[in-house]
Amino acid sequence: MADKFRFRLFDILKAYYQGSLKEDYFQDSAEKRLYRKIYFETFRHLGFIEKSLGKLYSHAPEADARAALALGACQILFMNDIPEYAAVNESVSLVPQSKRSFVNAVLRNLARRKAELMKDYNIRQDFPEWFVIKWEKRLGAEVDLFLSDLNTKPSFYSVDPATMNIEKAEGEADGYIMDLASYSVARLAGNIDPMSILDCCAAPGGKTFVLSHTYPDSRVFAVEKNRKRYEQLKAVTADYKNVDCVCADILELQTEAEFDLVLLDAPCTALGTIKRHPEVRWLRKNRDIADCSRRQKEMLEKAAQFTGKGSTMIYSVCSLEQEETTDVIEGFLKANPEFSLVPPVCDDRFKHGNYFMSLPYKCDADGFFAAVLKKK
Ligand SMILES: C[S@@+](CC[C@H](N)C(=O)[O-])C[C@H]1O[C@@H](n2cnc3c(N)ncnc32)[C@H](O)[C@@H]1O
Repeated sequence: MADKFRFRLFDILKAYYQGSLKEDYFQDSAEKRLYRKIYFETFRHLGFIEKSLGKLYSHAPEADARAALALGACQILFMNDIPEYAAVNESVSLVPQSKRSFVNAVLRNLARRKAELMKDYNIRQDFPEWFVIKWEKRLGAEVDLFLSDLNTKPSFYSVDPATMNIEKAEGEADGYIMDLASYSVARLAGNIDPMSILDCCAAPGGKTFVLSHTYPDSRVFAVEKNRKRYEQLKAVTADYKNVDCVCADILELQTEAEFDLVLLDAPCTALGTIKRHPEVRWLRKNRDIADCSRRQKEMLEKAAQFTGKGSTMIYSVCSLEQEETTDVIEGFLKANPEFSLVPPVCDDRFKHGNYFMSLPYKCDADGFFAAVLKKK
């Protein structure tokens, strides 16, 4: 048994119940595959798992027992290829001696009552209530399709750096692996000929890669605030001849320079990446959306200062929440009449009026929003 991964998974769940989990996930590899699968399935179904376990005890136990119960319950309820006794024994072995009989009893009871409990299963229970309510308002009856898709495997795409063609990556692929929407966002300005490009929030460098190869005659300035992520960005772009990396806070950047193309891929709730990061739905609260929205508005004002006359600015986020998307752009356009919205250059399936929007269940891509703004 790969103890290292078992305990790592247990620690992640424990941190979640202790309220200290930021973002974490298992990178794919043959070695870790089973644990990565348990990780995904647990966070996908945590709402239902919690509800089912809640029927079997009177008081929620401490974080360690809760984590062990959630991992065991996920395997019993949703992973039929794992024998129930193995799921129970593994969870029991994760907790201290004093809690073993409790974990054992609850999981055995859950296994006995599986059929009865599963009768209540509904995709909506796999998501926080506020998220379901918001999306039902937007999509009506299609909300179930949207939610079901979010609980399926994300797609990977491969970009050929020589041609910049992108195609779905099945199994091993040679090119640069990235998401289709993320790739498309960096190309929304279309066939322009920029001499200088500013990539305001660049790490880990996916869109820097696309900008640098789509516009090989331009100079790309890739800015990243976080030192660790900046180092990652530098490593990723080391071979790109036209990229300069800068470790700085874009909000504090003092320069008279104006750029022909500015990309602000702003920090956001990342709620559009739930397929890749199933835990995100449980980590975000409604108030996080408002906090992100405020910061995005401030960053967009700043990015606009670096946009030259007649130049283009792209605003993007990997979220589809109204507060982080259309609200930000509408407010910005009202305050900055020298900017106007122009149609994005992209596949028709991504077009929502003059906005770019990739709904995962319709586009086979992460949920991204973008707007292309032109300065008079
Ligand atoms: C959505 S990620 C960018 C993803 C990147 N564009 C890509 O395609 O790979 C946002 C990044 O912005 C960085 N960031 C956040 N606030 C910043 C600021 N004020 N100035 C510069 N970078 C910032 C974060 O550390 C994070 O790496």
